[in-house]
Amino acid sequence: MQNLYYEVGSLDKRCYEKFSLTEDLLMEHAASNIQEEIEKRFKKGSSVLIVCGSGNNGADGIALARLLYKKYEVKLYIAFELKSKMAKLQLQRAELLGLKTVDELSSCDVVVDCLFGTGLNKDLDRVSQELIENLNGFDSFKIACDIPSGINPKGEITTTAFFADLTVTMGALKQALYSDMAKDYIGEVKVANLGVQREVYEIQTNVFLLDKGDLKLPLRDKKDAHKGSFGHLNVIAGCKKGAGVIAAKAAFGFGAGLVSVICHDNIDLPYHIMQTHKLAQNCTAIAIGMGLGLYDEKEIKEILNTNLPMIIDADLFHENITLNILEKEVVLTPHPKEFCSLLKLCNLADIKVEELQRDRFFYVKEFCKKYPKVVLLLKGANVLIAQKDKIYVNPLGSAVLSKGGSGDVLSGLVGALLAQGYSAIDAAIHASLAHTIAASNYKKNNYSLIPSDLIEEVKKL
Ligand SMILES: NC(=O)C1=CN([C@@H]2O[C@H](COP(=O)(O)OP(=O)(O)OC[C@H]3O[C@@H](n4cnc5c(N)ncnc54)[C@H](OP(=O)(O)O)[C@@H]3O)[C@@H](O)[C@H]2O)[C@@H](O)CC1
Ligand SMILES: Nc1ncnc2c1ncn2[C@@H]1O[C@H](COP(=O)(O)OP(=O)(O)O)[C@@H](O)[C@H]1O
Ligand SMILES: [K+]
Repeated sequence: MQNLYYEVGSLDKRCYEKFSLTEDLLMEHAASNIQEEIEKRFKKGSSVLIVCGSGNNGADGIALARLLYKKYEVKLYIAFELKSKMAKLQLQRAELLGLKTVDELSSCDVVVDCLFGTGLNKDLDRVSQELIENLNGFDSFKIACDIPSGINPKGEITTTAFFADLTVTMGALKQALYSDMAKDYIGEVKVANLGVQREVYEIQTNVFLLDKGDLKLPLRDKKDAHKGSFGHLNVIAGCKKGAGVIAAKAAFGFGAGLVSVICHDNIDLPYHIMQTHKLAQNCTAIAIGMGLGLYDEKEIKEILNTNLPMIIDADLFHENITLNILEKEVVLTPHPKEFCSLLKLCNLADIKVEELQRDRFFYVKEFCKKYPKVVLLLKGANVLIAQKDKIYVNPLGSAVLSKGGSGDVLSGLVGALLAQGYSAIDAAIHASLAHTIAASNYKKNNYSLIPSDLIEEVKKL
């Protein structure tokens, strides 16, 4: 797990004040980290186009040009009049070496985007947009300095952004790199140390980036065990029964000792999954909402009123009945459209999906402020899992999962872990990790996954 920050300006400032480091020194490290990445990948003499803006992101680029000068064919392009003191100083230094700037963009092996970094404070004007689009058209290896230009601190892309193969981000990971919109633009992400190790540079945060190593599988360590030791998940199946059946199968494959589907019509279930009409006496967790459709309010109210661990999904995010349980430690797994509906039900916001996607972190925080016990898992290209003031980002998913039924598998996985005694937050985190890692292990082409393939991959983790 790694720390994420909305802004790192205060961390830079802390370095100056606490460790007596200077802006110049930090910048030298920033540039030399990009130099290292270029030297690892490209041989002497390769051509490197460095495109610089007017602030310190541009200054990083000019310092990089100096570091590469003579070993590489450096083409330093200054796009705008330099404004920052450091950028002017870096240019003076470069010029003293005899380094000349270029007036035109021309083909090259590497493009380094140093137009805008964390200082992007307004929408891109037409000139910047065209410049970025022009660079995106280059058939070169593309490196973004700090953050691809065009992504603002919220992670929003209002017009266009630089399409990086590699982002070398300075000091610490920025939250903006993990918005859904940014996912297609960041490429591989590396963090540059700015003169001190990350442990020293970073301070306490409430936002974290999950990685594969964080996954805690429900492995059976205890020998003296029986099926009852691993819980009994009850899945409520509604109109679209298939959703409940997929969730039940996923839960069984992820370790729940017993799984029952509650459904009033007869359904076709594998022999190891039971069908009942009411909650089992020994039920240890409930999964409800997937494919629910029309329902008997009294029956659903009764189920929601139990104090069992619960995962709530899909149709219930459109129903007022759900408001009654938001004071409890339940797991909610909405996709963006469902979350917009929930925000409206809770009187928190009346927004469209596009607005939510522009600022997912903000709306998740607002919801968790109002309902601190709830564990919210907001689906998307990067899944946000939050409770109280903490947010965990799972970036491991991919469009392999963009299929009906993927969410039902996830509900089943969360339910399985709840049934086996994981806390609500742990169930959401580890189910989400298992879900996305399983999808990434799927070997066939990336359009063909069906829920049963995903469940098979979960079994192999
Ligand atoms: N602090 C440190 O110790 C270290 C900092 N480091 C580096 O500094 C970077 C941050 O530098 P920064 O704060 O100077 O901002 P930056 O991203 O260069 O952009 C600001 C400039 O762009 C302009 N501008 C903004 N939006 C615009 C738009 N839409 N269209 C057009 N123009 C626009 C804006 O103009 P203005 O607002 O003044 O009109 C201003 O001139 C950071 O990402 C990292 O790379 C590293 O070296 C490590 C050490
Ligand atoms: N492009 C993507 N990148 C990463 N994960 C994705 C992507 N598209 C979908 N997913 C994941 O797939 C699941 C889809 O859930 P959902 O939309 O509720 O599907 P359904 O209700 O049909 O089962 C979510 O976990 C979501 O995060
Ligand atoms: K940049």
